[in-house]
Amino acid sequence: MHTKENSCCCSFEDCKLTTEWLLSRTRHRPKIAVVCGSGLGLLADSVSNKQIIHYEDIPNFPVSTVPGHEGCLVFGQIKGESCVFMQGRFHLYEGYSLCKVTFPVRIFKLMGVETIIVTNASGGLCQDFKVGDIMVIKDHINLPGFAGQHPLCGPNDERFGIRFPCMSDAYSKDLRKLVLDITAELGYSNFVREGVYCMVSGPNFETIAEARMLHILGSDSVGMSTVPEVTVAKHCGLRVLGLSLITNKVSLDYSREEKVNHEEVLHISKMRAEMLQNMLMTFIARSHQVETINNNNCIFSNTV
Ligand SMILES: O=P(O)(O)O[C@@H]1C[C@H](O)[C@@H](CO)O1
Ligand SMILES: Nc1nc2[nH]cnc2c(=O)[nH]1
Repeated sequence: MHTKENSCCCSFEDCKLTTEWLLSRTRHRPKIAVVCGSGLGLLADSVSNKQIIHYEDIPNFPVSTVPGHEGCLVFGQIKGESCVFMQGRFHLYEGYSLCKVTFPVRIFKLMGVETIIVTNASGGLCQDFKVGDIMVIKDHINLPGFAGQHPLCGPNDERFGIRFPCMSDAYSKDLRKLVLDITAELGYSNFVREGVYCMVSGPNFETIAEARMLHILGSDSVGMSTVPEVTVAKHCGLRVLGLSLITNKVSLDYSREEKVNHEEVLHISKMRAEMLQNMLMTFIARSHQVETINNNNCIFSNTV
């Protein structure tokens, strides 16, 4: 039954208001959005004609509460392509509803964005992965979703997308191929992998028993974000590329003494940000090579 408790806290009208506000504040009309993961805000450094808008100034926008997430939108261009970077994302463990966590994705869609690149820091479960590897996400496991923590729960507004979206192709095959071609050209193939990302709610890192379970389930890496954003992006017909930086190896073994912490995650992210940035810049410059497939269920894109 539709009650106030389970209804979405970000209505189409809220999204429209925020979109109109942003469109009136910036001349940029981005086609590509990049969500920067923990410690990866540096990815926005190469943007030219930069315009920064702080989350706290944007109507209806949540604010960042996690170290390594700056809390602003950076509009500008990369190699002539109009982009917007989210320097700082929102997480379920911060206390935000998944509706709020994914609110920016719908704003990007309504602003005219066609492709979203979602980045994150994650722990490596696949035993072949090394710290500093970059995993191109080919699929995900929505663990909170299994327990009803899902951004599309509640009444469906058809103006965003259909009630029962398909998720078997959430991460565009063509975009994955393009980014893998680019990494080969850049000579990065020895630390770029493909794999399955699993989202847990956090904020604690995994117990060894949990890590073993996630590994058996087929997860190559584990983190606390991305899946809600990708789910909402796919729902409204955005093309998705997901990149996960392996900042630590998740222990599957009781004899291992290493202990993961957020500072280490931020340190590794900053160390690898430059290479991720090179990949992204080339990818953005060439993303138009991949045809825009309008698998778009959202009937109100570009109309705000
Ligand atoms: O925003 P992401 O998913 O990159 O952040 C990861 C998961 C936690 O928020 C944090 C743990 O260190 O990094
Ligand atoms: N859940 C989880 N999130 C992470 N983010 C970065 N590393 C990790 C990890 O090991 N586990």
